[in-house]
Amino acid sequence: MSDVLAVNAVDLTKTFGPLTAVDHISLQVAQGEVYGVLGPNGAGKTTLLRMLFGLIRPDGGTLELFGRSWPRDGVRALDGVAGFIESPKFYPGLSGRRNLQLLAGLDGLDGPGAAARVDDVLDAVDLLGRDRDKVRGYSFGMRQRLGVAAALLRAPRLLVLDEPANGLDPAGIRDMRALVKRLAGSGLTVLLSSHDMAEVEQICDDVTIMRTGQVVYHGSIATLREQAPAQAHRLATTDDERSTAVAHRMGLDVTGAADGGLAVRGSQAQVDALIAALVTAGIGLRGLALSETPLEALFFMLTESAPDAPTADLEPAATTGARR
Ligand SMILES: Nc1ncnc2c1ncn2[C@@H]1O[C@H](COP(=O)(O)OP(=O)(O)OP(=O)(O)O)[C@@H](O)[C@H]1O
Repeated sequence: MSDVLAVNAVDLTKTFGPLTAVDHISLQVAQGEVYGVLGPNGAGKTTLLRMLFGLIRPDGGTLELFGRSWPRDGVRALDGVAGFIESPKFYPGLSGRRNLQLLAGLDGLDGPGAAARVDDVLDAVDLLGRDRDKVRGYSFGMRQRLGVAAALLRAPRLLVLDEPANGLDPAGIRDMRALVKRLAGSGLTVLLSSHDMAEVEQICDDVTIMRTGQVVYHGSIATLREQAPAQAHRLATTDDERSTAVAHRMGLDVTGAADGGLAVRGSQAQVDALIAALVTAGIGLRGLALSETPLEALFFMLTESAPDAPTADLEPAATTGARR
């Protein structure tokens, strides 16, 4: 595989009036990588992806896709790049297959070659069997998968997906995750945005975490995991005051949970020991649930601190994604 980066964005900046939606963001995605752009609502993810597709012009910085850039190569900069921004749109009164045939026609594909290509992409997203149904009858997850199929029609080398799991139910999220993993396994480079750390951690190699237009972390999921705090459990007991005292004596970090009960932060072994101690002390346990994985806790730390506060003390943003 070539060493040319699939995406090489340097210092990209975009302002809307007084608002800097994307503030000097640099992002490198190697070919074959699955890369996540993560951030809460309004972080600037969609704006970043829009610039990548040439839908809006950056006010500063440079952007290359497979070594090609907008000013220099015009629309050829998008050769080998496909995907969707926000939700894909289709004619609801036409079948999924017919929608894809029309899109293939717009790309100049026709005849048996086009029919075979439509079959292939429907198969890739598990929609064969429902392909002759009208899109209006599709679930949201099926529409998202049809959006991926539409992107695959162009046989891209880079697939860009803006919040592909947004609004999906758990089964839809599982299917979308499996689809992205399958596509990545076939060698496709994937750049996706999300506001869900759990989604990104399961499918991405590297991640850029954004908050209000700026990068707060840039590097591998593995490194992020090493720096994450202990997981949090929500605990409901018959006597929270005594439980807190027991937990403090054991050196555990305990606070009142926002929605009632106690939030306990510690390793699984520490939490197990706490439960045993509570039972020994005659305190009844009414509920125990994992409320935050370590990476989710870190994501909230990074993205929810006050705007002027320094970001968490993590490694400075590395600028090169690992190649697989
Ligand atoms: N065309 C526009 N005109 C003015 N402001 C805009 C425009 N597009 C985006 N913004 C603002 O830029 C900021 C970043 O928006 P953006 O949609 O990129 O965030 P996001 O991370 O994708 O969030 P979400 O998950 O909510 O879509 C927001 O404050 C948004 O209101």
